[in-house]
Amino acid sequence: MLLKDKVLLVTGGSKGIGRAIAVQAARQGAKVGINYAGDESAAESAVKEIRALGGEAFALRGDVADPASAPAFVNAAVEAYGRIDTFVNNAGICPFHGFLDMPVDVVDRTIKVNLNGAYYMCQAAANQMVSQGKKANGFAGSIVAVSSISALVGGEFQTHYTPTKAGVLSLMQSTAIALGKHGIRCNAVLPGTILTDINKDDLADEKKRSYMEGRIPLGRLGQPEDLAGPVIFLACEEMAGYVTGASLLVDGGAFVNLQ
Ligand SMILES: NC(=O)C1=CN([C@@H]2O[C@H](COP(=O)(O)OP(=O)(O)OC[C@H]3O[C@@H](n4cnc5c(N)ncnc54)[C@H](O)[C@@H]3O)[C@@H](O)[C@H]2O)C=CC1
Ligand SMILES: C[C@H](O)[C@@H]1OC(=O)[C@H](O)[C@@H]1O
Repeated sequence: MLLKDKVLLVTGGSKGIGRAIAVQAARQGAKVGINYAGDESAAESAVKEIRALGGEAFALRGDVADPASAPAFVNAAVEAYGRIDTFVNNAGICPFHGFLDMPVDVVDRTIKVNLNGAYYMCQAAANQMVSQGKKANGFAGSIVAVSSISALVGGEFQTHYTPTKAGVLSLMQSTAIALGKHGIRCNAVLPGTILTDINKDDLADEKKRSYMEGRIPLGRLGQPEDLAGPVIFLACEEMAGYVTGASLLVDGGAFVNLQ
């Protein structure tokens, strides 16, 4: 088990990629805390799934765009488990919309959730890790952010979204520098197109879906579980102890497929 007796928190952990990370972390021996936005039954079912595996989990509701949600989530974990070892910043939204008539509230909300939320959450987690201090092996914890292939390339209907994903990647690079001396590693995963609720409507268009599939050398769109292994690897100090400020594309090869 790669995360035996470690504590892992994940934002937006009730479904999609966050849930797959939470469940795999529990399989790897971690105690898990899940932040979720509003769907209580999805959060309860994630906690139930982890407990059925013999793991420990709790879920706490909180809008990541609200700065108060971050210390509340971290404090709940410390109360439940005494410490945190890995913080996974995953929560995000992508309301597809054209550029020229993009409503101001959609831009603002996307930035607040995806980028500001990541900042508040990672800062609260880092402060907790710093206060815990370094263990005998020199590590105090790790942060993994779910950025995107969209940090590197654009999307016609994602002009408000792709800058937030570039921002999250940049946040991991800068926090890797700021937190290295405290024994905290910060890395990003960059998923390609993964089948979740975030793109269900967009990919309901068969033409778009088969175009996206056709771009992928491995021949299929991603599943949430495809992200779990890479995140656990980056979280694991025995496996990735010298990895910080790094980004890992998890896209079936889509990014490199020019022609
Ligand atoms: N599905 C994909 O193709 C890709 C997704 N991503 C990123 O992966 C992350 C997870 O998305 P998916 O699992 O795909 O979508 P999803 O829609 O299944 O999950 C998003 C999660 O974020 C939570 N969330 C949304 N707004 C929130 C808020 N204000 N406060 C707290 N939680 C909130 C949702 O409740 C949900 O649990 C996002 O950051 C997304 O940008 C990145 C690249 C590709
Ligand atoms: C939601 C999209 O399908 C998804 O989001 C990303 O970050 C990827 O680039 C995909 O476009």
